Amino acid sequence: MGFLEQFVHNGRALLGHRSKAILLSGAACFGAVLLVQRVNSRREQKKRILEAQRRREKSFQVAERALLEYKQSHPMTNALYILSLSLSELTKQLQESALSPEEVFYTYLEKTLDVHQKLNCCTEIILDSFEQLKTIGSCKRGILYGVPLSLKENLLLKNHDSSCGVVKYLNQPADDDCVLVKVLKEQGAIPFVRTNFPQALLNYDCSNPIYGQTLNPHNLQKTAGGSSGGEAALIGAGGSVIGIGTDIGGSARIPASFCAICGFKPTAGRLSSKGCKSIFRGQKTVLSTPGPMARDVDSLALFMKAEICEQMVFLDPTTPLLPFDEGLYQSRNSLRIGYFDCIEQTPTSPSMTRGVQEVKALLEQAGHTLVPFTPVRILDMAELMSKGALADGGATFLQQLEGSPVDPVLHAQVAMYRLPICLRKVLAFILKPFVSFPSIMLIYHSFRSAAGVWKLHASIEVIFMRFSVSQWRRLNLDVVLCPIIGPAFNFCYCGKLMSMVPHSMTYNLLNFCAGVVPVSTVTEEDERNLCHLDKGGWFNRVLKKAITGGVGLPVAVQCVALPWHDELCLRFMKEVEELVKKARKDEGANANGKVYLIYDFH
Ligand SMILES: CCCCCC/C=C\CCCCCCCC(=O)NCCO
Repeated sequence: MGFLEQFVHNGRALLGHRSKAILLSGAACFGAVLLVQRVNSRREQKKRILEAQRRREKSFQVAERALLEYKQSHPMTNALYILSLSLSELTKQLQESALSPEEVFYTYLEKTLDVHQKLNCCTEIILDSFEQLKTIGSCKRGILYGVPLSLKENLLLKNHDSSCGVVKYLNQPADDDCVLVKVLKEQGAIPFVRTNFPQALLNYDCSNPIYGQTLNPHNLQKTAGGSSGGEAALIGAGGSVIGIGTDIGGSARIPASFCAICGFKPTAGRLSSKGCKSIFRGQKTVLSTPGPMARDVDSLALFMKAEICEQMVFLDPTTPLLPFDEGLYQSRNSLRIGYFDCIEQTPTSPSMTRGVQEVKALLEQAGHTLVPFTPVRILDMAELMSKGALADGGATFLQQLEGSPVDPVLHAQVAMYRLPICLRKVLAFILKPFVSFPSIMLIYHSFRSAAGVWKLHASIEVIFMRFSVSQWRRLNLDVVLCPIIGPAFNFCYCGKLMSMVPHSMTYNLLNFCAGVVPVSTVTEEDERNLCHLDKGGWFNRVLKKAITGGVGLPVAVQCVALPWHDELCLRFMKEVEELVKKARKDEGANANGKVYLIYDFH
């Protein structure tokens, strides 16, 4: 090798070693930077979570002090009486000055503090409510004058965060109240507490990394349900007389069923959704709506009446000028009622079926006509729900969770959305002939063209016509009676049983109105009948595990009416509530296996 060649060779070798060394040290630096960043971001997450938890604790401490002060000069001898009043009775007493807003407020505050200790259902006491209480005066303005009210945390409240359990949304206080809250304040209500939910709201359990798990008031080993689970637990345990949840797949109805209260999903659009935070913006295929939750149906109706007013239409011109039809709500003519007690291929517990059958019998005895109704082919429906609510295959959901620890209730869902798209496609293709539901949920739905979205909406129109016209109109039905998910699950099972969501989400997809009424409790026989779930596939076995040990838990039914027939739906719910109450009186509170209302607050 000549001198020149030798020189070039040595130079290359040297450069090679050098660049390797540079590359290696570069990679090490990059790795270290990433690690430091990760550690810092974890630290930052923890810090923000701790701050939020401290803010919550502080709001409780301030409230406790205010309560103590109040009690020193006011003996609160009316507490039990106040807590036993329904919303209509309470508003009447406040209007007639038989009760003062202060004694009602502090009575509910005391009960809420106590309930929260046991169930972990609240995210903060709204300290501004003390100011509102001072200024409410005696002008007795509004349908809900002096009524304390609870709100799910995702309803925007001026100067307060709506985190939805996602760390990056902490420390982002809202500029203004949501429309519903503005209207309620005008109607004299005093929002005093905010309630818990599952992280990112797309689940029907009730836990998040900031505020933890909410427990069921009827069994502390079970979830309160979700996503409006904090509301359901608080109301079910008597800490609030009326509250607002939101519902895109059953979130006001499922926790109502788990906690033995009434929950109503109005036709989307009837109440303003302006300022109700959701994790996806712009998803308009499966519609979310706020809805009231309370211990009885009259309270839900009164809430609707208070909200549906000129001011709501003024603040949110997308809502219709359609005043609440009190006459229709109060009417008592006999109804033609379609009914079904299960949906093919969708897990259904024995108590869900029994609840429907027993209410059907009561309705028949009361002179109504009951007609069997066959729900639309569920797999078509489930596919549309999944394509609509998760049109991006869960990508936005995962994006929103970035920078937050993921709550265990979401693990099953997140694992699915994290699977690489090609793997999901292959799995969906292989599984489809054998297990329909998992394959539906695996399908990657990202639309690459407007035509994809149009096709989906066209399919929903077809299903809507099949459901509402081909059957409902042909059978000349007024309303439909059907099951709602229940009884309350063990923790962390809701995310594994998305296959049950069609029981509630069908009415979001088709935008019918639907509400839930508690009618019974789980019996020993229901528990024995769980053995039937051993047959019928994997999801049935998971359901069995989720609900085993549920004797005594609430059982509810679902009442459905066509879009914009909210008053008719509520009137049907009221009828069910009254018949069940009467049956309970007639048969005695311990009529094992028979329909009876267990949690009678009056
Ligand atoms: C195989 C069945 C497919 C179902 C489609 C699943 C799609 C998304 C999951 C939805 C889970 C809904 C639970 C209730 C959530 C809710 O209503 N949240 C309220 C938000 O305001």
